[in-house]
Amino acid sequence: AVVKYDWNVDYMFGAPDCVEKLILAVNGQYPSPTIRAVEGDTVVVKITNHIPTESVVFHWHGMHQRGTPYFDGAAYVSQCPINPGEIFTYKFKVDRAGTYFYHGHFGMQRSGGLYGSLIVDLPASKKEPFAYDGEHSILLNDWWHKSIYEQELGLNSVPFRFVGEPQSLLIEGRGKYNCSLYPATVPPTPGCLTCNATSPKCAPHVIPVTPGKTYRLRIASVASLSSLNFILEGHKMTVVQADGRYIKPFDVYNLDVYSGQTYDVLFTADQDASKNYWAAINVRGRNPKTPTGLAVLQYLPNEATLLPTTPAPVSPIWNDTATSISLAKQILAKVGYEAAPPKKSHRTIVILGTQNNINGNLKWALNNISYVHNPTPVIAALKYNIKGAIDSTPPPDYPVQDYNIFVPPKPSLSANYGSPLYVFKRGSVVDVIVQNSNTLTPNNSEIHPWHLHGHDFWVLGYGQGMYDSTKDAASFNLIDPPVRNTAAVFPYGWVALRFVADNPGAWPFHCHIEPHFHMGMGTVFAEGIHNLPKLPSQTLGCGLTKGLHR
Ligand SMILES: O=C1O[C@H]([C@@H](O)CO)C(O)=C1O
Repeated sequence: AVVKYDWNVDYMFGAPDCVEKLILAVNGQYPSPTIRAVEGDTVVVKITNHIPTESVVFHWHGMHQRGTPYFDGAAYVSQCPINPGEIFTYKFKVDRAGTYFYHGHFGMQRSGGLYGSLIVDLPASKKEPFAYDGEHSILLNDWWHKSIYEQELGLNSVPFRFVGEPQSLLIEGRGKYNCSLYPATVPPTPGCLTCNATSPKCAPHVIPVTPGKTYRLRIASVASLSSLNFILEGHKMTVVQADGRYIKPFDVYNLDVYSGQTYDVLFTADQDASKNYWAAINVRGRNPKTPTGLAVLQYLPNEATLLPTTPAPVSPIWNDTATSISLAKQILAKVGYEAAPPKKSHRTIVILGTQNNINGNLKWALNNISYVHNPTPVIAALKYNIKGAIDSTPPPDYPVQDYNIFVPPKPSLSANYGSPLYVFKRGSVVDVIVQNSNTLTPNNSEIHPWHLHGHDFWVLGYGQGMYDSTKDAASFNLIDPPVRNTAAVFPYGWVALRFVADNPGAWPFHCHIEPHFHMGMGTVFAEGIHNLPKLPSQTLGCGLTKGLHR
């Protein structure tokens, strides 16, 4: 079937956490409307850009866009941004059932509130290998009161001004600034979260459940910066899917969700039915300055306004990386549902991510190149062989020799700006090792969730320290590695990913932390471009594609 949406995009006034600011919205809704379709359907989204002074694009995170790479929605990689006043129609197949989301992918528009759920159901002829009575979407985000313009300008300024830690954490676009500013160990201030009557717009999100029933939560993180830990107070959760792919089920009481990832979990409403409970998120991986984000798990027929009297749930301490790593290693593919990876790869690239000072600007770089967009979309530059449109020097497959990841980068190894493009042989098997390092601050290394467009990859393993090709490859899990589109690299560690370059197009591979990608922490992979048909004219018109769109 064909599922059609007609969207008007503009800013609106909103108060997701009870503090008013400008939010990017679709049809006056925040979060943007949910897309729901059946596996194999074609989704058509007609976008009209009503933002007076800003272009826009939409990325359908987790959709593979086979045959339609120009509708992947990455500004200046797969298309020209949609100018104010313009109409653009995305048309793509939803190829796999599961929990996904979409978001703006131009500047920092995701941080500005431009995101929504994308749920793909199984056709009636297929059955999930698990049962449940109902389901709820749980979109997680962190939230700033400064506009994305102010945030972007700060990141590009000398001296550098970081966006800082978020003011609030949001569940389904709802949070509570100040009202939830109480220590996690004491009950909420009386009156907190009860301003429903006076300001219904900032009431907490409510998850209604019938006692005794089992629910599927479709958890997704679009967080700008934070690694989040999700808790359903007093309830065990069974994790059954990650990024829309089946995993070997395992039980948890709290779950780390990195930006760009989704998890499907099952839980049974089997606690004392006279009470309601907290659904909560806390920051992990960064020293948190933001209070717990809270929603209400409502046991029907209790009122939604019956607030738990218990303190906000507490997550493992932010710098307990060992717990995060052991959770990540527990995530394995469900055998019989996901194919094992090819036994060997044709090419391995090792991408060292570093924080650098380039002429006073604080940036992130990959193998010493900090990504900057060219005004000509990469896909068009390759397809039409447009001279001078992109950087034709291949980026290095390996970091510089003997790089010490345990100390800040030496000033003598200063990075440069560029637009690296890795071109793979169509159909080849590629290993990407993402290597983490010390930032410019001594004794500091941060988590980065890496997301690949157009493909899922096998997560072959995680390691600590500098990746050593002579021995670490022997430790790869080639039996049941999970298949996903986003995987975290932990502080001072590496993560090994394998994928098949079988989807003609140009695909960003980047850190899903919004300020980090903005600061250059990304690159582009491409394969089989010459196999593509003519690019749709609506995707062209900018940079050196002027005239090509006629
Ligand atoms: O990109 C970042 O910059 C700051 C800090 O490293 C410099 O201010 C931070 O915490 C980031 O994640």
